[in-house]
Amino acid sequence: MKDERANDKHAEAGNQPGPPLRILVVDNDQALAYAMEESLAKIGHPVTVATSGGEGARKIETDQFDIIITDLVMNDVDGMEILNRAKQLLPDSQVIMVTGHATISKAVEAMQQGAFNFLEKPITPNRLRAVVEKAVENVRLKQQNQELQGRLDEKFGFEGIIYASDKMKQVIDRLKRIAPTDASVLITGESGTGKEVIAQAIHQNSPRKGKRIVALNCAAVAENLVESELFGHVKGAYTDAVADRMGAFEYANGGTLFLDEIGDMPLPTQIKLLRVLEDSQITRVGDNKTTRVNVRMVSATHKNLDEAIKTGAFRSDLYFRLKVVTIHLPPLRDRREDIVPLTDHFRRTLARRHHKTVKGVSPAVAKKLYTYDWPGNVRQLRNAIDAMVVLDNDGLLDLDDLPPELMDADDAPNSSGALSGPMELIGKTMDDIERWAIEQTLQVTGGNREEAARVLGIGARTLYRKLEKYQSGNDEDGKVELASEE
Ligand SMILES: Nc1ncnc2c1ncn2[C@@H]1O[C@H](COP(=O)(O)OP(=O)(O)OP(=O)(O)O)[C@@H](O)[C@H]1O
Repeated sequence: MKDERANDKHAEAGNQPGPPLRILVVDNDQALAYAMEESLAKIGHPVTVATSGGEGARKIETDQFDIIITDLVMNDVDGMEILNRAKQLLPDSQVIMVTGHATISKAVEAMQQGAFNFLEKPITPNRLRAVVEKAVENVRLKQQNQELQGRLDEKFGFEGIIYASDKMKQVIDRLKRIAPTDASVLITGESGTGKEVIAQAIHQNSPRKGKRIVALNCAAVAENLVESELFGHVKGAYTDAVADRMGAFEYANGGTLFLDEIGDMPLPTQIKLLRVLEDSQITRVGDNKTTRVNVRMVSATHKNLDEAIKTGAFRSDLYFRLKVVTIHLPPLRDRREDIVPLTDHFRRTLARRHHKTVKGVSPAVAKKLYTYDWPGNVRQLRNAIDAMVVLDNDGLLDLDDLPPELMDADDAPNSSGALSGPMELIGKTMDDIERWAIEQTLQVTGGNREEAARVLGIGARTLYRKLEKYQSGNDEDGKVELASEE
């Protein structure tokens, strides 16, 4: 009677809402393996049996399981190795070790390495079901958390990326569609345009976000060490290789590998990388064993890879593997509407970092920042604001705080000409000229009316009044039509 109640309770726990979980039983004691399968069939989860460690390892490599029950001591591949592979290839699964009395200390060690629990032989059906149901609960809880996190990310996903321009809006809209997939992404753009920020956002908005994103800058690593950094090495592979070392691919397993400055990768490494991407297997330098890896590739370059292919510096087959999807980040001078919100963001965060109060930017500085060409893009803007915040002593970033390269620059934008030229205004009425000035300034401030009033040196109420006048004239939905960029 007592047992039946226990069974009912287990059946309830096993019947928690959610699709059935997949269980793998690995045991070279065939009778025990099939007995476990029979007991577990009662709690409604499909069970696959492997009657050797090798067979179990193969199943882990080729199939998907949520719970793995493995004997600790087996002839070929033992339970510790099964645990290892499950942690690498099925990181969301839970592993239960089956152990004899003599090997309990080994089972405890397995738990320290991430096993969920252990079952001591002889195993009773009730004990087996109870431990498995606990693992079911744990896996389901993790799945629910991931789902919840996914919903939160959908809502708050790209909040670290600051932008107001249509060009960046299009980039972000595309990213939102690409991030949740497993597609390889190549990010192009001048230095400092935010390629790494985008790579992070792709990872954080993908199902891999619970795992690592590992970044490797191919230009920053000595040519002879790139392969060891990527694939790892075994002790003795080089004079300096005093111990086995995991490479970026293994470290990023289950997550994302971000290869920055991919255009600087040496040609022999490009061939090896291509092979890894084709087979999903890596070989540590100096080793002859292969290891399966599952990583999403995101790479970035400021170089023109089409040109590099023409000169033979980059392999076209690798290029096509890496750029299943391409994201191009325009230089900052081609999306000037981002300058005001980025300035505002950096002013706030850097003032906090330097424990200072900086309330704003003077109109003259706002104009300088807007019209400067930013050859170093967002990074240069960030560095400029950083230096200004450090130098500032009156709570307002003014001309005397400007870095020399900005101080010396003239105010007319050199490239695309985001502002229409004042010469066009000759022949217009003063009212038209005033309206033009207000609309251009609103464009500079990204639509921020308070800031626009400050830049124009008029009161906010005066600005509102003038805007209302324009609106009542020709804009019913209450928006101010800004001058077109073309
Ligand atoms: N849209 C953005 N919003 C907020 N911060 C940004 C944005 N774009 C870039 N940044 C900041 O600008 C700096 C440079 O960005 P990042 O390192 O991503 O550029 P990059 O294109 O990878 O540069 P490089 O080619 O030199 O590696 C970083 O401090 C980053 O946080």
